[in-house]
Amino acid sequence: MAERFPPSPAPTSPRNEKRYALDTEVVSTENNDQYSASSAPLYQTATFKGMGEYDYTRSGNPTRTYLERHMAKIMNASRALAVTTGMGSLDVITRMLKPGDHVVTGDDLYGGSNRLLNYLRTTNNVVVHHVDTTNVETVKSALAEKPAMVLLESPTNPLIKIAPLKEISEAAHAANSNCVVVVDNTMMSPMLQNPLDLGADIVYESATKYLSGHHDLMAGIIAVNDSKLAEQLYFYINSTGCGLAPFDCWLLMRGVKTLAVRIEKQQRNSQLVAEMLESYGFSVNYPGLKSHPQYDLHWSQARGAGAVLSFETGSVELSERIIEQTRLWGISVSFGCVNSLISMPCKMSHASIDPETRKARALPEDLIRLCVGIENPNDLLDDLTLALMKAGAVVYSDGTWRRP
Ligand SMILES: Cc1ncc(COP(=O)(O)O)c(C=O)c1O
Ligand SMILES: N[C@@H](CCSC[C@H](N)C(=O)O)C(=O)O
Repeated sequence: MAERFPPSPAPTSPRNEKRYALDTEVVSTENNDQYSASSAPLYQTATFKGMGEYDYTRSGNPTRTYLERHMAKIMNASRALAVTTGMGSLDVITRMLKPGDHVVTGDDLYGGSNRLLNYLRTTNNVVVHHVDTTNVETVKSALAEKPAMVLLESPTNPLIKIAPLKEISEAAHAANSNCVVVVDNTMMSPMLQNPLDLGADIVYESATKYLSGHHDLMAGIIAVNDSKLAEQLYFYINSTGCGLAPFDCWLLMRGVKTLAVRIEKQQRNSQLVAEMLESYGFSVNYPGLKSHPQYDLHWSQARGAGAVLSFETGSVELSERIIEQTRLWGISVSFGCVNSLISMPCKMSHASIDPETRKARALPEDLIRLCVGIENPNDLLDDLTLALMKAGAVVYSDGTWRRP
């Protein structure tokens, strides 16, 4: 297990130097390229000659190290590791589990994560408890099993429920000092939330989403502060060969530099969309709305509401008609892209959760999820209103739009 970390020839701003605001840090990178290239070079190579710092790209590559150092900096971590996808991150992390181990996780979480946990439950004898992570008492009851791992999303995908990250992390460590608290921070990105600062041991993100921002690559980033954990995770990555390829590292490095401006615009647009839908009479799940049941909790641990929201329409057929009528809102899975997307989780991102389980977990079949991009807000609002009207979900009367 005592693997040597591939060293970096190109350290970015070390943690002990002056820290700037995050929107400055995200664009500030340094490298010691021999020609002082402004953009760090792409080492598109599988092998390295001689007995130097790097030998083989599966084990380490300067472009990957450069990205990992930058990500560690913006995720408030001492070590970040770049892998092929967000699911690749969870795969690496759950390799720590042994048969008989207990995992406590949410009753609302990304369908792919649910699928992987289900696989571990049925093939590796891992015991998985899906509980309402908004309720600390419910989580504490499950912690009586002394879980080896707690896996949290906040906000959850797609119901946008909020988990008290600090309180759960403390309770999990009190129940089992070896418990590894893992937070999937994909919905927030490091711009809006830093779970390591709230007591989590491991944070990961699907970099396919906000970190890259353009839906042109797949990647996952894992971040930790504990060097032993880092070593263990690096061991799995090198052993299984899921480190991110150099070109994708390079692309992700380019994408992440605009994270702050993208998120700012996406959030501003999201707030307008959420307020508009609420004014039409829909019940909207978005922590930027005062009506969100955990509004205060969310703002106590995050710096923004994010750009994903969901709402119900009352019927699956109506939801289908709505999504088919939009022009600007692309019907697509995923989120975090500069373009606005619309989807029905039960038929798309969460279709791998069987209908009985979806029902038991109160995941509404008619739920529509909106992932808001950086377009002009008036165009987004108009397009959505037109689609709602054409689908028969809203009518215009007495100078206002409302549900019929
Ligand atoms: C919250 C969340 N975590 C993880 C993932 C997995 O990421 P990837 O698609 O990059 O494997 C997704 C979506 O795919 C997601 O929505
Ligand atoms: N067919 C895919 C679905 C990917 S969903 C992507 C994203 N996390 C989202 O929430 O939209 C699969 O089976 O994994």
